[in-house]
Amino acid sequence: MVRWLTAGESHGPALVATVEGLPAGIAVTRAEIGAELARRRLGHGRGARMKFERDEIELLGGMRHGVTIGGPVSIVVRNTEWPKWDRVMSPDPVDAEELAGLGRNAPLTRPRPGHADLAGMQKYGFDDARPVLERASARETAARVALGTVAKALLQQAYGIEIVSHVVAIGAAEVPPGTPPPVSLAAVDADPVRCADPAASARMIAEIDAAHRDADTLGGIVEVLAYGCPPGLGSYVHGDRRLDARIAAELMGIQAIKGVEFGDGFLTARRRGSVAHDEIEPLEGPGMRVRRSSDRAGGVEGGMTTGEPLRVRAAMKPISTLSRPLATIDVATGDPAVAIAQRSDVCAVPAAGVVAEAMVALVLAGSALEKFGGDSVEESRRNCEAYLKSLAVR
Ligand SMILES: Cc1cc2nc3c(=O)[nH]c(=O)nc-3n(C[C@H](O)[C@H](O)[C@H](O)COP(=O)(O)O)c2cc1C
Ligand SMILES: C=C(O[C@@H]1CC(C(=O)O)=C[C@@H](OP(=O)(O)O)[C@H]1O)C(=O)O
Repeated sequence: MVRWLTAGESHGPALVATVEGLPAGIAVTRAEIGAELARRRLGHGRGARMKFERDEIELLGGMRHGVTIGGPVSIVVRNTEWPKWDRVMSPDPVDAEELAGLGRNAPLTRPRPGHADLAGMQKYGFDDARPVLERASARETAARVALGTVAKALLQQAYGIEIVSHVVAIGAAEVPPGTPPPVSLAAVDADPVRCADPAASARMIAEIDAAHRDADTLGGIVEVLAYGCPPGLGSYVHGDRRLDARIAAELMGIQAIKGVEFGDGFLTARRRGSVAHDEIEPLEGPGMRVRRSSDRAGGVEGGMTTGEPLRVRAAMKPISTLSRPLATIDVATGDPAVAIAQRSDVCAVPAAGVVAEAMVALVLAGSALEKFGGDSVEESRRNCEAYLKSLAVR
């Protein structure tokens, strides 16, 4: 069983992430984790913080000489902005007088509609939104991307699975329906909004610039593809073992993701059955070697991979911190007010795609290890190979 946990606050000293249940022998370096974290910081529409802050990575456990050794892998992502926040976010008590003298410690009492502020203050009993937004912040996704890097390395090295994400919509600008998805990250990552279609990318950039000029924000849709999945990851035998259920839960767990669909998802709901499914055609040779004549299901049937590319979309709502703030109340007085407005992203959809890749990778790593077992990459790879061979002769 693969499980993971993160800790840390947006302006705290560091994020820390641990993943447990991975085999020995996954080759992954600090530089590779750093490169994935750098991808998450990019994207036209990201706020100023992404430019001046750096992610400093330390590998604390579970690795030796560039490979995993079977124990929990623990990664620290230090926040280089910490010295500016060491009083405001100090885990140790701080003198009240000293705190009162710090501008940035003023209580945040005007919760933002759309953020975790208000319900978080009500739930945890805070009069200040600071402790809520610090943990609710998507800064935490840096920790998940760090773990996702290790999961991706396992998927590549043991099973030949490659994960690609791309942006398919930002606001009203979208990739035309029917455009074939990208097969590698190279073209996607070079684009300022991580969109594989140059004309749609230009429209997305224009949307972001217009929203920025209007002191507004934007959401959008990302698609994640996993190429090379063997058939049979996940299971139909119980709801919580269905691969689509697990992936949907992890994607919905990303800050601001409000919808998930597999394959053609909601569009398929409007089709007749005769044009809703992916018909099965034989491939040359004996056994259960097949291909599909279409890709509507997104590579998952009955909660299991079919062997076709896995394709899932996640819808992100617009960022809730607007520099033209929305109506709220001041919880200190109960009076009408405008929400706190701090420097923020205008659009973080390209970054959300990188986070979504990490979550899909972690779920697939867990499902592949459930199917193939193995305490080393080599053992798991062999088991997967033997299973694929057995399909060809059945
Ligand atoms: C990569 C990424 C960056 C984000 N950046 C911001 C931001 O700069 N400002 C903001 O208000 N929300 C941002 N969010 C969204 C909030 O974290 C999210 O809306 C908030 O935690 C409330 O959760 P909910 O939207 O799921 O209800 C970002 C989300 C992601 C995935
Ligand atoms: C720091 C990151 O994203 C942050 C996510 C975020 C939010 O509310 O989710 C709000 C912003 O931070 P701040 O509270 O400083 O304005 C973003 O910059 C990051 O992605 O690394």
